[in-house]
Amino acid sequence: MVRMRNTKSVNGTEIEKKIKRGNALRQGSAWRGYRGPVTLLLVAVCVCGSAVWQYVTSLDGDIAETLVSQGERVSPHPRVFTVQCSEDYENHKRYPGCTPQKCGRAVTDSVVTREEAQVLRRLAERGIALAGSEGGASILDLHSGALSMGKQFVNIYRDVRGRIQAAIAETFGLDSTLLYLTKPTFFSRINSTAAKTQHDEYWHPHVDKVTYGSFDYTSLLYLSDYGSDFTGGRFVFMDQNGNRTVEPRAGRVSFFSSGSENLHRVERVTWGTRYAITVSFTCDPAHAISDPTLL
Ligand SMILES: O=C(O)CCC(=O)C(=O)O
Ligand SMILES: [Fe+2]
Repeated sequence: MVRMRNTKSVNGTEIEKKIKRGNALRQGSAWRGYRGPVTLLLVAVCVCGSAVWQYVTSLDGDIAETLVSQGERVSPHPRVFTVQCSEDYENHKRYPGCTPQKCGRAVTDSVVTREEAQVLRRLAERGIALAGSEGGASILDLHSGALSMGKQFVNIYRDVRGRIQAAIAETFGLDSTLLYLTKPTFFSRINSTAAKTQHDEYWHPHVDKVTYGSFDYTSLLYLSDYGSDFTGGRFVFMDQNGNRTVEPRAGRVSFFSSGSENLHRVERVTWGTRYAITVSFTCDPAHAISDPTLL
């Protein structure tokens, strides 16, 4: 009985071994059968993953259309892009001959020369060196009253702002004398230094009329060149059907109606330093300011 049991258990062990070996072989051949599809699946996952990653990392560069590139010169007439006015202006008192009835954006390279832009840029460099912030964005308010920019600046500035005002009036069909300079009107310097305070976060989408209240027309005079003085830092109109950019160029003036038809942002500067002047206009005489005076 004892021997019988032993024989049986020896046989049993061998059978178990055979079954195990058989299972292992089956599993092996089953894996070999799956190897192709699994590899394909892995490749597909990798390809999708990298496509998603590329999309996520390109979110700040999701540019749909370049309205004006740095390399071209828009002259003699501004390049005008008309957009439908938003309802923002209905919540404000209307000023006939000034309040936007035609809205849009325009770019011109023939209102300010590159030489004038260079002079203004040197003044901006000097002024901001004295008063700039440590974060990525510094502004120098031209109406703070605390600043002595000198006679040269006051003369160029008055001249340049008069020409910008005339270009805005002509493009939007306004009476130029009904447009007033308003605040803030400022020099800006942007570099790739990490933001230290919320004020350094210049890249957020915004509507100038909402952010600054009195603005009806915004103009930007660029004092440096996209691509050679800095990278990143393009101006982006964020339209419902896509983004449209303006690439800064020294002496380039970009102007637009300030309501939510012109939601915009500035791309983060990734290298170099970008200088610009924001010159803003209102239709409301109560918000008018005078040109900076010589202190
Ligand atoms: O510097 C720019 O291109 C735009 C600045 C801006 O959006 C602003 O001053 O409100
Ligand atoms: Fe703005």
